[in-house]
Amino acid sequence: MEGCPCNPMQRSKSSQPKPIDLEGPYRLLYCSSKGDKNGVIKEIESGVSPNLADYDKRTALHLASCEGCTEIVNLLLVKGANVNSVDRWGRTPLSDARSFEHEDICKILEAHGGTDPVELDASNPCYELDHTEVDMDDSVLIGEGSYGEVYLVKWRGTEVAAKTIRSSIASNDRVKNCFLKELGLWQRLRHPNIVQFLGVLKHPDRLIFLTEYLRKGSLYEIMKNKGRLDPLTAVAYALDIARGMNYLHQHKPHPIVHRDLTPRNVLQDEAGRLKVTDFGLSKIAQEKDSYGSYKMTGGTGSYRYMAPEVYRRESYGKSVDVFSFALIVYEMLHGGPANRAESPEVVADKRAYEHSRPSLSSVAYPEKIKSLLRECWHENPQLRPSFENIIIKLEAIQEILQDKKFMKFCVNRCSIM
Ligand SMILES: Nc1ncnc2c1ncn2[C@@H]1O[C@H](COP(=O)(O)OP(=O)(O)OP(=O)(O)O)[C@@H](O)[C@H]1O
Repeated sequence: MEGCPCNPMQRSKSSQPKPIDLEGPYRLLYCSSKGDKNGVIKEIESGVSPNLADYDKRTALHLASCEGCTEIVNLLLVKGANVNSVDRWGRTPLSDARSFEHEDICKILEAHGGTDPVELDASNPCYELDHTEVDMDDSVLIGEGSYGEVYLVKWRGTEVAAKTIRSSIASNDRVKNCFLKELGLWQRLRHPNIVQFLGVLKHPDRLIFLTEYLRKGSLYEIMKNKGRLDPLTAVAYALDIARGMNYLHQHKPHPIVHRDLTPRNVLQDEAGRLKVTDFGLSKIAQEKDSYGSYKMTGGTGSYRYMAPEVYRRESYGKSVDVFSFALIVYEMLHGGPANRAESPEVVADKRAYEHSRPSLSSVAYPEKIKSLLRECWHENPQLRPSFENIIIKLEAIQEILQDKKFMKFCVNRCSIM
């Protein structure tokens, strides 16, 4: 595990974001999350908007709903807070109040017209499996990540992956509930390039969930064993990832942003197809900052793939995944991560503050791929292409590469005959 990303309270370079000023307008968010009624009144009376939001678009009403501060919720609504403000993850204050099971706050928000677009409520329980159907004693350890260990187990006669959530996460009821809600969202997803979620085994003191088992392991392991991939294979893999990501980004009613797309979160099935996993979970295992908002931890190498705006703690959207995607494609074509001699955090810092990007000159592959990579890691997130667009471009590149391979085959055959 690597350390925490930049802490805005500690940064000093002039080019870096200003420290969050606890005496400034953001104090409203702080007071709301702490249930400090006098503080909230003082801030609003001094002219701070009740709809002020942080870099994740979380408002005072989100934070008070999350923390169960009923009095503050009432106060903010009286002062004109928007009951249906939507944060970066498409969540309203009601989504938060439901996640943390603050029934009284749910009722207040609903009475004020609050809706829950994410629909993470009781009508969408996480699919619960009977834990006696899985024999954990016969399990084989296949890996370990930031949330816990992963085992190969048999469930109803089929080999599946059982992901255990460490007790430091699962023993906290609120975090556990939040985890279950996120799994509830994953449970509804179906796509050939998305790892299939199967259900949750609930023990009183443990949290384990099952997904399909992908025998060939992660793209990280594949690249470690094979080194540089030939362009045709790299493009086929890139298309698999892009198709899975496009499905997540086009999810209705709200896009699902992965936020932690790395080679470790891409797995390969027996047929050689790549599938994306662990989306949406990244924010749960992250630390909460002093405002009750989540911050990225950069665990197991994520800094190497982190978009500059995430590292700088600015507001961000779907295109952070496009940035990470470009670095994965680069790694497949170059046989290793860019700037591998430097620590992941230093690499992320240079990308964020010195606009550093990997050099594309050393390895020969089609110029069209190089220009696609440059577009995908563009400094301006708005100018990065969508995955829909990336798929179209990759399909065209794939066709050219296949034609070339066919031509080479024909030439070789002619010279033999
Ligand atoms: N469904 C699966 N099928 C086969 N192997 C898996 C599966 N899920 C995870 N693994 C293996 O277990 C390892 C750990 O997975 P896990 O998702 O817990 O962590 P990670 O993705 O490596 O790191 P992080 O949790 O920080 O993102 C993976 O690298 C992979 O080798």
